[in-house]
Amino acid sequence: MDYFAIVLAAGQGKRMNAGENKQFITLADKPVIIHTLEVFAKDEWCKSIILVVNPNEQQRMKQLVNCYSFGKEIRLIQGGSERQESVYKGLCSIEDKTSIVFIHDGARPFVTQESLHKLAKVASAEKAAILAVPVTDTIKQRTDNQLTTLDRSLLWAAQTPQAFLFDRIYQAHKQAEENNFLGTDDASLVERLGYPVQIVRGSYNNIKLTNPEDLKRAQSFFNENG
Ligand SMILES: Nc1ccn([C@@H]2O[C@H](COP(=O)(O)OP(=O)(O)OP(=O)(O)O)[C@@H](O)[C@H]2O)c(=O)n1
Ligand SMILES: C[C@](O)(CO)[C@H](O)COP(=O)(O)O
Repeated sequence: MDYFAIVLAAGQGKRMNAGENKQFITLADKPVIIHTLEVFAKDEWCKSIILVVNPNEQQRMKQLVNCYSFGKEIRLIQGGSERQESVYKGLCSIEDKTSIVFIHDGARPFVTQESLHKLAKVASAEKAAILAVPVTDTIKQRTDNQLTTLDRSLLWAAQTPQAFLFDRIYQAHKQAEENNFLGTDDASLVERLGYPVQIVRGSYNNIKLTNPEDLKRAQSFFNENG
């Protein structure tokens, strides 16, 4: 069930409004990105990690990563201006074209090893799988002045990691780039080619640190779980 992990850290964290890339924010004594890398470093199924960084922060990130001992290769590569471009660059840097690839937001430090293993098993069997949780809010769709309510029983909130057979996700990204299609996650690029993507139920704790309010939630999660 071995896999490669692409961990994305090349964003700017604009919505977090912290004055710097949110990956460097310290929570429970460590920067966010270190918490995230540690989850993958501890997973024996993860062969190596590709950390995608902002070109302007490459030196800072390298120094930070070198302060910790992960016991696993962490290769830094430069990302692009959009998340999707960063993922594509990560994929292009992988030489082993036969493996399963996990794509994960560096800003999701609470993913668990149990979820990684559930995902790896399904992705190995089905070629494409994502973590997701059932939507608990009522979701409204507004077009012009018309409001409609979506059938919540059909809705899932997609998370990361998202895991794919290398060929499948590489083809999906290549075609998206050629067609100028920009998706908000990687599975959507596979879906648009007509391939199935399986859902593996994740945890509501696997939040993405996006807005300042998320930091308070993250801090209390660390306080409660040590
Ligand atoms: N060009 C980009 C944009 C995003 N990401 C990464 O993709 C993940 C999810 O993106 P998001 O939460 O949107 O992060 P940011 O782009 O940093 O945030 P914002 O949109 O608020 O600027 C983050 O780990 C982020 O570092 C990336 O690697 N390259
Ligand atoms: C990939 C993702 O985390 C799945 O929920 C999400 O779509 C990323 O969106 P963002 O706007 O780049 O944060």
